[in-house]
Amino acid sequence: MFQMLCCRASITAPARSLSLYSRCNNTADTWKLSRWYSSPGSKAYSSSQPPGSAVSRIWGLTQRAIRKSATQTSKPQGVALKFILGPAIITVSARLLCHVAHCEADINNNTQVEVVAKTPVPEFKWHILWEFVKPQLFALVCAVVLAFGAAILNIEIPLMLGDLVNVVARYLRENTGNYIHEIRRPALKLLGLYGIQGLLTSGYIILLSRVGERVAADMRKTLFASLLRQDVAFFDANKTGQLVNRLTADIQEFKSSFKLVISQGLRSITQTVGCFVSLYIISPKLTGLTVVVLPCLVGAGALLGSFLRKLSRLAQEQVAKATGVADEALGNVRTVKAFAMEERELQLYAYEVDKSCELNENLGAGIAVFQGLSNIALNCIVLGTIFAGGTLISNNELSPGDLMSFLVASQTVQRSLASISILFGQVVRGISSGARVFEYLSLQPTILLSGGGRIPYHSLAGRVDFMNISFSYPTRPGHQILRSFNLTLPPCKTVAIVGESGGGKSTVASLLERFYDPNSGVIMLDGLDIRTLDLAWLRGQVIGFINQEPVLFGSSIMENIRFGKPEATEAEVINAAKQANAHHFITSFPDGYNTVVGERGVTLSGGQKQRIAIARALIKNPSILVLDEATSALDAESERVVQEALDRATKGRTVLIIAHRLSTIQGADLICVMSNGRIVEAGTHLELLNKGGLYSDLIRRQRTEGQK
Ligand SMILES: Nc1ncnc2c1ncn2[C@@H]1O[C@H](COP(=O)(O)OP(=O)(O)OP(=O)(O)O)[C@@H](O)[C@H]1O
Repeated sequence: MFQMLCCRASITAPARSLSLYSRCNNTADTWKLSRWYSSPGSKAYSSSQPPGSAVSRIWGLTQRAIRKSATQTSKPQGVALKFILGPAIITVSARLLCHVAHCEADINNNTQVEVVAKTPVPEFKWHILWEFVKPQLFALVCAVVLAFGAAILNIEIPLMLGDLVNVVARYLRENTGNYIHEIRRPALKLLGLYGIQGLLTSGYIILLSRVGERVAADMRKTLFASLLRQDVAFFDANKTGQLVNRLTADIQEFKSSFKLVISQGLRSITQTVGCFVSLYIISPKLTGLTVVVLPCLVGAGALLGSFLRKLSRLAQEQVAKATGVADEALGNVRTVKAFAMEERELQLYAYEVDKSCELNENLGAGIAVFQGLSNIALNCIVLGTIFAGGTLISNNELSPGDLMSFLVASQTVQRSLASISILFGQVVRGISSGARVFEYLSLQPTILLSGGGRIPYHSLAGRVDFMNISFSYPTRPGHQILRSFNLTLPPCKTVAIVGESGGGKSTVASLLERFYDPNSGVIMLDGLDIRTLDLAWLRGQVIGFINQEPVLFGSSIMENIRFGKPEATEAEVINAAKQANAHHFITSFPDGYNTVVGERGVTLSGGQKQRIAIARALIKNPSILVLDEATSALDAESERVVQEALDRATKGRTVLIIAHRLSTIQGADLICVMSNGRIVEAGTHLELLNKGGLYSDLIRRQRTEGQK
């Protein structure tokens, strides 16, 4: 799959030499590739190009044009074909192919066309939506009934208005009876209807917003839980920003569409149908006229509206791009300042902001034209209706009240039709946002955090055996990191792994934590395959992990240490901090353990962060401690204090040290040297030095580097 993704079929038609090349060998492969990707789950892979399909004809034409242009370069028509027609045909045909086969075409100025298969579009799963809607079903049905009622009244109101106008007209014509008495009944009826409609509208809006918010909140919680459940490999393959976007923007978009479809969709359809019936009852002739004019205007409005929506989306994307630049610069402000790149970042931001400003100005102009034109069109309709209606009144075919009813009802139809066209775009956007959210909701991790795994009843000795492990990362399946890797960590002993950078040392620690499972081989804890053990127990209570760059949360020191054991008492936290050499500096802060450490612990020094991380690992009293280059990022003084804490922390535990600086692991019970994904040397510091192999090479190299 990964190889397929990298596969690109290209047609190159640069101005000077028109040539065809394809890394996928031929156009049929391009077709196959695109079909393969356009089908969800890649199941519907078609093995041959459909005979006589539009795509095959387009490509046939393209290839003929290319062949001709290559052979007829000396003739004028050949030159035209080569420089003008050829590239034009290629551009158009590539666009057509991409449209048919759901691909993306990237066509640059040299008419170089890259046809890249789109990643599969996630499917909208109605049964998942049903699960979220089910608990809100009663409120939803009530909202639908109220919305339907309000829409029905909207049909009735124009007719009542007509009645009222007829009463007034009759009074003016006949000038008999009491005006107030005549008008009171229809006016009160109309007022009553307005009141009921107002109540119904408020009722369904309140209910719908409640349903929408609860569905969205449930979705957010379920999606977040689903994301947290995923394997580490999932996060290797997906960008955090994208995932956060699904939690925020996609759910927001889905919620808006959901509410809009139910409120406006229902109302607009009911009103359009109902008002058309009323229009027909009032005057079939005038209705005939409306049926001809109205759809044309609404169609033109919808076209212009869709253009404006596209422009608005582009403008929004541009704003997001500008925000992204600012976000990155502010998030990495120390690096920006360290490299004195403020001016460059400012230019980058200004460039994106100017583009967004230009797009928004165009959008503003477009909206102004749209509103101006629609005002003119709507007023022309009113004028036309009054003109045609007046003629009918003069022929006694229509009363003034009927004309009034007709005007109001036709305005309602216009508004409803316009909102249906807007709604259509919103439905498409809502469905694709929902599909993106649901895609991750139904994703099952391969490594389950809890359930089914057992917790050994005996106390752990802490022996770990890596047996014949082979492993490659899921994102790079072709690149094997560990090959028949064997290692034993005896109980309560310290084992260090050393080796070249990128050799796979940290990978060993990741496998022990079960961030990934090996492709083959077994990891045993006290003789039990760790895949059979409860993962939450293994990570939460058995293994303590301290790495090179500890990440703290933006809360207080107390809460950060408690992250290792949420139920820990204050005394336990202080005890862990003392063991980690952290108590002294924590109490020197005015707020002590309640000091808030800032985003990712930015208000603390590297050594202080590391000691809090050690306290966080120690508070759970783990049987096994993994130190992944825990002191390599510290200066000499911080390293001394942290090392002291670590020496204390490692007593009575099985310890795996992933080491970069060899000076820190000379006291280890066993030192293993890794090369090519396996252990090639093992022994104590002195044994390995005397052996004069890879370890002594590494020591020599580090000493030479240290002297430079
Ligand atoms: N999440 C990942 N996805 C894909 N490849 C990875 C991932 N993490 C590490 N690698 C690759 O695996 C190899 C081993 O990485 P690892 O971090 O285990 O090496 P290391 O020996 O600990 O290196 P260092 O001493 O520099 O920290 C490297 O080639 C690295 O690029």
